[in-house]
Amino acid sequence: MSGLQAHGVVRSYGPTPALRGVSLDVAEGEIVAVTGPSGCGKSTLLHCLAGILRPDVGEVHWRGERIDTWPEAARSRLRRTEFGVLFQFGQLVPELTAAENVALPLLLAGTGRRGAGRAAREWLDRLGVAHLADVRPGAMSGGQQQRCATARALVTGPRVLFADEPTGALDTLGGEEVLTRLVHLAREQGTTIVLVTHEPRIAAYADREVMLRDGVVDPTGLGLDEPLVPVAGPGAVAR
Ligand SMILES: Nc1ncnc2c1ncn2[C@@H]1O[C@H](COP(=O)(O)OP(=O)(O)OP(=O)(O)O)[C@@H](O)[C@H]1O
Repeated sequence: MSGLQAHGVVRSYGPTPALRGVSLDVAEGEIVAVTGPSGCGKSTLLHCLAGILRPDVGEVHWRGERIDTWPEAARSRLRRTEFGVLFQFGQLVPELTAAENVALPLLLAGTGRRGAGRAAREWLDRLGVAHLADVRPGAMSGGQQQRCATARALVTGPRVLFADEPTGALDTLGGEEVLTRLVHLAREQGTTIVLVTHEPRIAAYADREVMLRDGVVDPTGLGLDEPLVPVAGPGAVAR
């Protein structure tokens, strides 16, 4: 089966269990929100799916290939090509302008300087911040920085975007503006999104919500507010 899957993923930090057997299928082009109370394992699941962390037990598959056993170099290459990541604080390089920040992943992937610069400006334009191309992050608002970070996450045309509380540092209006553009662009390009959030308003942008509780998929889906689609029984594949 294509898409992204976790099978029985278990992950601890020393004695602290974070995931206690999570299975999840994400279809290509789908936008899935992973929700649940603080500490329930959302970020750990996202990191395992993105190949940043390795599960202690269980498997992660992308397009039919098991990726959790790949060496770090191969998983990191996957994150530079088919996967993109976007965090709460955009983590732009402060010394670089917006255009330079957005061009960076392309330059690292071997694109020529001129082509990378052109693509960076196009993506800044799509995110509504073309006018900030020559500005450094320190002179931008949080929302502007997050738009630039979103452009940087999408410029390589990732098949999957992993977003961890991408609007968590923004006010409601700013957050929704960034998210509306992100979801629109993802749909346009058929990009899959795995979106970690604890805010029901943000989760409502997804096609489906998967709720975690204490390191497992909450079978009731009632951990927070009403879920969009309740998930199946314990240990079942959340789909
Ligand atoms: N680097 C770490 N070292 C030790 N324990 C950790 C580490 N990262 C996470 N944990 C623990 O693992 C559990 C799951 O954490 P995780 O960050 O995945 O949850 P979360 O649902 O994303 O939380 P939040 O919504 O607060 O960001 C928590 O008990 C947390 O304290």
